[in-house]
Amino acid sequence: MTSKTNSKFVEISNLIKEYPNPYGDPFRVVEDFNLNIKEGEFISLIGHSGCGKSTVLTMLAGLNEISGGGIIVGDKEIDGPGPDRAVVFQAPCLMPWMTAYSNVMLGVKNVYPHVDKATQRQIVEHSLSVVGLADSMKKYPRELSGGMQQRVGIARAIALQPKVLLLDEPFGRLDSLTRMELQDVIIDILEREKLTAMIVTHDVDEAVFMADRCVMMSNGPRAGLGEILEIDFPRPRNREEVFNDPKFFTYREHLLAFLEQRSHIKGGTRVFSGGETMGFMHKEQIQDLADKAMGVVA
Ligand SMILES: Nc1ncnc2c1ncn2[C@@H]1O[C@H](COP(=O)(O)OP(=O)(O)OP(=O)(O)O)[C@@H](O)[C@H]1O
Repeated sequence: MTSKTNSKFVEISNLIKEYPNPYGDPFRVVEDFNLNIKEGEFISLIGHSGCGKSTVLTMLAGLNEISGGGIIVGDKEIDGPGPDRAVVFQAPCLMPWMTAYSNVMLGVKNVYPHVDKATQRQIVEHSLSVVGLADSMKKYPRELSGGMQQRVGIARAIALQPKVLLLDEPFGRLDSLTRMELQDVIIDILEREKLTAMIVTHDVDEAVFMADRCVMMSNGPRAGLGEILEIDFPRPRNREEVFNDPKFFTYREHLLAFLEQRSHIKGGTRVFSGGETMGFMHKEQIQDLADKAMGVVA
């Protein structure tokens, strides 16, 4: 990052989210959430389950309507999804009848229809190579492991050449070895492409290892910004060095203490119970919206 870096590339101001409760009345989940993100910065967002992390992320993605306050990305107030922001969810939702190459091309064609075919091809091949799938472009999802499928999902996101990469528990379904590999893939991409990023994660080690700042959300309902922890490890980051650095344990303890302290605070964090069900909209429905925005479903 240079000194010319925009220190308010993303400005989240007094953000509010209200979902309708079963009686149709507004139920305030997020209230007055404020955060500025520097250009090229990597933020991890942590907090108790149901506090509103995905809600904040999907509002930033433009996939979830904002009830109050606003979000500016690169001087422009967002009012919906756009190619400047790409999202990677826990499950990549690939078209089973299409190869890895075609899955990535689908989004590229939709977002950059006027770009010539050779350039489109170059973008797709580059994106798949960056995630380590240069030799598997012709494979179908059924021929790919879960980790490889998620690599396609990441390639699909970066092929859109976004300015902001949003990651909603992207490694939640993967084994720890694959998780580590993909953390490194993402870190490499962000450094190479100079992207700004936010990851929602439950994994405290991941939050510390990947981010420049860990943003802790208070408990819901009416969740807001709890605390911010600056992570002072140089980049490029070396996994072994970071995990052996005494500072790593201090950061980790800090986050765990925050979460532990909040776990004693009374007050429901879920509007409705029921696994992945979120009131009137399921996480899958939000992902469906994201896929539509990226042109990966009809
Ligand atoms: N579409 C919706 N309609 C109604 N309530 C919703 C909707 N989406 C989320 N909620 C509620 O808003 C709150 C925040 O949900 P959200 O998924 O953002 O939390 P989270 O912190 O990401 O949770 P987790 O860590 O468990 O994924 C929860 O109480 C959830 O039930």
